[in-house]
Amino acid sequence: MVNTKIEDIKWVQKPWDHTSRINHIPLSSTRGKLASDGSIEGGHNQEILEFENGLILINDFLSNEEYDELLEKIKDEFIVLKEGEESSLKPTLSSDSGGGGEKNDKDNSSNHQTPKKSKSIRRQAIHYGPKYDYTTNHASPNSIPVPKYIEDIIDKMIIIIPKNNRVNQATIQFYPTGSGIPPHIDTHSCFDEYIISFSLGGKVNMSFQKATPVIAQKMFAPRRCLGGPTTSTSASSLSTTPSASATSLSVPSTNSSSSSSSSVQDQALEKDMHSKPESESSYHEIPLKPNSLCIMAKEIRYAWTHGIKSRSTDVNPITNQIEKRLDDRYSITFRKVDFDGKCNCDYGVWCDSQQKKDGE
Ligand SMILES: O=C(O)CCC(=O)C(=O)O
Ligand SMILES: [Fe+2]
Repeated sequence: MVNTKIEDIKWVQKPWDHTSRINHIPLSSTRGKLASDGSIEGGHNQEILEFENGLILINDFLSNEEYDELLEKIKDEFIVLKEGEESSLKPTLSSDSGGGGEKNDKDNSSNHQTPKKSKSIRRQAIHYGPKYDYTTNHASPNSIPVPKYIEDIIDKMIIIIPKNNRVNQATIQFYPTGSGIPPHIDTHSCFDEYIISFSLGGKVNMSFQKATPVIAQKMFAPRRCLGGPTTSTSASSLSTTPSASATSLSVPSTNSSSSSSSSVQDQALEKDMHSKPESESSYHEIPLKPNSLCIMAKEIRYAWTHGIKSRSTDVNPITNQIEKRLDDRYSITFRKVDFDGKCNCDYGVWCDSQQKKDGE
């Protein structure tokens, strides 16, 4: 399918209809207690929600103990980098202003390096695994490998992610309370079908919206919309994976005070995104609880934007209650970088591989 028109897209009829099931994870033999019949006692239950549009949400992905250990480890990663430890085995820390470099956080005034004490509300990222260069459109294997403790989490995805789609890249992000990431679609060509995000710390809503032709224009516009002012805070010779792992759309959130001087193109996008009230459009929010795994595949991965609004509260879509964002959030985004960079999805409107075939 090449250069599909928007009218040809076959959207699922009821994107948010879903099934839910419980998956029991037994304790590992090293942690569990041996019962009299030789089985391992204990374990925990995951709740797995599978939506028609390809979103899979796994609540309580890890046991409480594993989750607490992981959160400490992730916090330490940012602290070590903040303290400026230079090592050829350590990644650099980058301070990102958006999913693809667009501004949407409230305060972009200075360069912040401290996840815990800083007044900054800028998102920061640490990258592990193959890097993708957006100017050459090639992936480079010479990067900091994914550490063992993250590989252990990837191992646990085997219940849902086919073996051939095993991810090889992880980006850890720190979101100070109230910060977010602009709506974007992760680039089709360089990343495999599964885009996976594990949430830690503060609970936030993730926003989803069906993409439009204007979004496609933005995706295939010159690279200015993908680069952005990412600041490396380490003098290490190692470069970071660009924060622009995706095409971001500059859509200021409800209570963002960002005053970025948006281009005509950005303004067109904003108009497009808000052409209908959220209640009438495909716009939809899903709460991401700490210790949940959010897996985007199929339609939602290729043809919907996802993002997190920069704001201090969320409305819980189930209870309709306003909930204050209380804590900083951390996430680990997992992707498989595809060195050949070809995508054959059914959503050619937003597919850089398929647009290129005809456009070059
Ligand atoms: O932080 C998250 O949960 C999502 C991040 C994301 O969408 C991205 O890095 O592309
Ligand atoms: Fe993303």
